[in-house]
Amino acid sequence: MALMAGLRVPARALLRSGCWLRGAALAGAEAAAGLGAGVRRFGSQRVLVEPDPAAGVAVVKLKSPPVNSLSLELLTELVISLEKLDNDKTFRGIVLTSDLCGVFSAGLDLTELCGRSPAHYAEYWRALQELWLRLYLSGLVSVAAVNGASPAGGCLLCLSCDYRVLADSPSCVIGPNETRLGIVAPFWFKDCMVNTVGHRAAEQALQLGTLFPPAEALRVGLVDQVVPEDQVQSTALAAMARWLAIPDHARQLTKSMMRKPTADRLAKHREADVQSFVSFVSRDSIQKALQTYLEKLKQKG
Ligand SMILES: CCCCCC/C=C/CC(=O)SCCNC(=O)CCNC(=O)[C@H](O)C(C)(C)COP(=O)(O)OP(=O)(O)OC[C@H]1O[C@@H](n2cnc3c(N)ncnc32)[C@H](O)[C@@H]1OP(=O)(O)O
Repeated sequence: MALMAGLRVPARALLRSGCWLRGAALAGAEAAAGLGAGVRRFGSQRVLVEPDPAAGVAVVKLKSPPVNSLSLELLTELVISLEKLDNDKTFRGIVLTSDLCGVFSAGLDLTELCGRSPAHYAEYWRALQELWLRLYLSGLVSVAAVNGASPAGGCLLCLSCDYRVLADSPSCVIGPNETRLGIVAPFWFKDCMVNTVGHRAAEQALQLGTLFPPAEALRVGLVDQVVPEDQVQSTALAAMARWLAIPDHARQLTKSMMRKPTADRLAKHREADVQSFVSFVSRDSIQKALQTYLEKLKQKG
């Protein structure tokens, strides 16, 4: 314990990225899912891709310790991996999950939003828009295997997928908590919430900054299944098989019909959205709110 306290960040990072205690169980789950021997993993420093060409499925794992916060680097690497998979006819579906224990994604990396230049904020927001548009409109079936906490931008990632499986653990909260930080979710995040849970539930959750525990997330329709932690990936793969039973062209056209009007609201006004974000995040009051929140997080740790 003392050693771990002395090496706080690296030890936590190792515990999370290595998932020491669960390594054997996960290896078993991978083998059961056909992702074991002979599979060549690829990806990048922060995004691990485990392909199963025979099934036409790739498991995409976020691995940016300590909490998979969406840094510019992680956003960029994820876009590149998704683009690669989208353009490779071998693949028909992806399972998006976390390689860390206990956290799916902590949402936007708050260090990208504090004390930076307007040019940096603009670059960061363009990268976030790019990721959302790519994932939301992807022709691939996308299943989120949500094996940890998923606040704010983490929730947006999940909502951009076609289907969501959440681990049944009290720490696996999910939802749009932006207002609790004193900030406002972008309209396209709001649209995703409305499309998933309906207007009234979205309005309440967005205004109150609700982080739903698993049973509540299921009740409100934010996720589609809640299962024991060790069954999240296998359940996601089983759901994937159901979606892949549908002919791609019909499913893809239907997905586009359902999602394109929402995506177009951003796609047609991307630069205005960037400028609106830059001017909002640059305000003194917003900078102070974000700094205070970050400091609280660090003190807690
Ligand atoms: C301003 C313009 C507004 C428009 C944009 C609006 C859209 C916003 C969407 C967002 O995503 S805002 C971000 C919201 N995210 C959160 O509120 C999550 C905050 N984090 C947590 O609640 C917890 O960290 C966790 C994810 C539940 C994990 O808890 P755990 O106890 O396992 O870890 P911690 O000890 O809390 O954190 C470890 C380490 O990581 C740092 N950290 C956590 N979250 C973030 C983050 N989002 N960005 C940057 N850094 C983060 C935390 O400070 C710790 O750092 P340390 O140096 O090791 O102490």
